Amino acid sequence: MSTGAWIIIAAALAVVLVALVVGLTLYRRRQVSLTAKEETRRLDTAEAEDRSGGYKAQSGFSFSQGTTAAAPPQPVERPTPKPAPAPAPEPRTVPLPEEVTEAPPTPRTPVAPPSEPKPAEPEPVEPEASPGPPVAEPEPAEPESAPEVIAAPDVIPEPEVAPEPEVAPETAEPEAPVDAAPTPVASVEAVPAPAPVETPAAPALDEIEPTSGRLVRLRGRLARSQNAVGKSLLGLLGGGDLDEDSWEEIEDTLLIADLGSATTAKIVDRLREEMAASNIRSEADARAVLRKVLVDELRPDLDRSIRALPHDNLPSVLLVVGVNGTGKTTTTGKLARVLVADGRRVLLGAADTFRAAAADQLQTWAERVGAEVVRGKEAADPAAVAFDSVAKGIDNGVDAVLIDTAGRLHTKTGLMDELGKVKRVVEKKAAVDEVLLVLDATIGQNGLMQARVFAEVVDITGVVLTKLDGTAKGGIVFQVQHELGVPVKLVGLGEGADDLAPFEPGAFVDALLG
Ligand SMILES: Nc1nc2c(ncn2[C@@H]2O[C@H](COP(=O)(O)OP(=O)(O)OP(=O)(O)O)[C@@H](O)[C@H]2O)c(=O)[nH]1
Repeated sequence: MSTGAWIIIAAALAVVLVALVVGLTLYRRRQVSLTAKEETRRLDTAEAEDRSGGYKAQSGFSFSQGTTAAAPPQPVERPTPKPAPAPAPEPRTVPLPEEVTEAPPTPRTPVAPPSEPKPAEPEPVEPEASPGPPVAEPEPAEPESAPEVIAAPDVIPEPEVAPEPEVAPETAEPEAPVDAAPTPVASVEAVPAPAPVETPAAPALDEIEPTSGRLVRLRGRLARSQNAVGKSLLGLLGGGDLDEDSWEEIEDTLLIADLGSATTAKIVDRLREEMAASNIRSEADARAVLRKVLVDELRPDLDRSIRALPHDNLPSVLLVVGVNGTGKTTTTGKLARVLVADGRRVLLGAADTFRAAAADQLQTWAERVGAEVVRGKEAADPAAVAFDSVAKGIDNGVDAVLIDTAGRLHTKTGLMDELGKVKRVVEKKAAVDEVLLVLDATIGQNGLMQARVFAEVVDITGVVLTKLDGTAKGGIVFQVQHELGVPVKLVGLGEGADDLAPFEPGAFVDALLG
């Protein structure tokens, strides 16, 4: 063969070889890209579903998921989260009474953001026309295009016959507390269920201070206010031999600091034991013993995480309860800030319908923080607003619904009626994960009395002790925990938007001892 022929053959072989290499590379690339896509998709799904159980916020706030045991029977499908709320559409009245008795049987489909109000559209049902027993009536078909905003009527009649045993015995639960409550509560007959105002969050958001470092600053503030107690105790304990007078003085100091007689007696007993067993040579030794005893008494083992993470495809639901003026609304707003700062979507429910200003205050918080808000008309049924808040939270796919309740402590019966109903009605939609009792630290023993009443009415899962910056005492923490058996989870240390801190026994005792 000639040289030319060899060259042609070699060139042809080279072309075939190149084609093979290119083909193989392309094939591999296609394989790789397919795998990569699958992985990405898996990550996306995991992110969407998990929403981080056991997540610990960098701020020192620890959030967790509520238990699944109390999950509602018919969970509602979570639609894809929507961005910030759109302009308020005209609220449409939906026959909520039936919705309350039965959880919605069919998953809702996400609705396009309301663009235009529909003025002339015929409403499916007028709720005021059906105040009678809704029990046997099948749930009316939900409007084809369900509105994003469900109007909460002023009154939700309690179901007379319901599948849950706890609701069943209640026949015709009165809408108003039986006692003569100073503030009127709407009744089914009296109020023709006007629609509440549902207000979207304003676009201008408040700058949320980074949460890291907050504790240090707040700890300093707490330390300043608590110094007196610590100084006095350490002065006595570190002063050498302790006679009976000294022990009495220690007892008095603890009592004055609001620790209460039972806790004080327990602490003094333990201090006596520990001091006798230890070789105390200096004030530092005495401080170490005192610290240990006080921290132990605060039960550092208790779970202080806030159950504010979504679970079972539903938002977490937190009820904030307490007597008016203790700082419920402020605490709700502050907590929302922390959650939003940690990337959570939050909806605030203004179920304190007895003072328009309270709802205004909550709305302002929502606007500053970038949370959604649902509020009812003044004197609307708090349970209706609470229900509607959770319903909207589910529809909008938020992570947490925080409900600010009214806390008129006029009588225990009234309170029981109101809070019990709020909880029951909310649980038609989603389990209540956390009931936070807000107590004002400056009122000492009165706070404890309030705590007792609330604990009898509703299962408290955590305590928020506000205004610790305004007292030189703070010993109420010991009493409340001792009495209720539930942990203090948060403390309010000022009126500022970021003056909320997780409660830590060690840090608290350090602050107490100065
Ligand atoms: N110093 C101090 N003030 C606080 C703290 N928490 C709340 N406050 C103030 O206490 C006052 C009452 O707080 P609110 O949040 O309105 O109390 P509330 O329990 O919701 O009361 P109502 O709105 O009447 O239902 C407000 O002036 C708050 O700024 C705190 O930790 N420290």
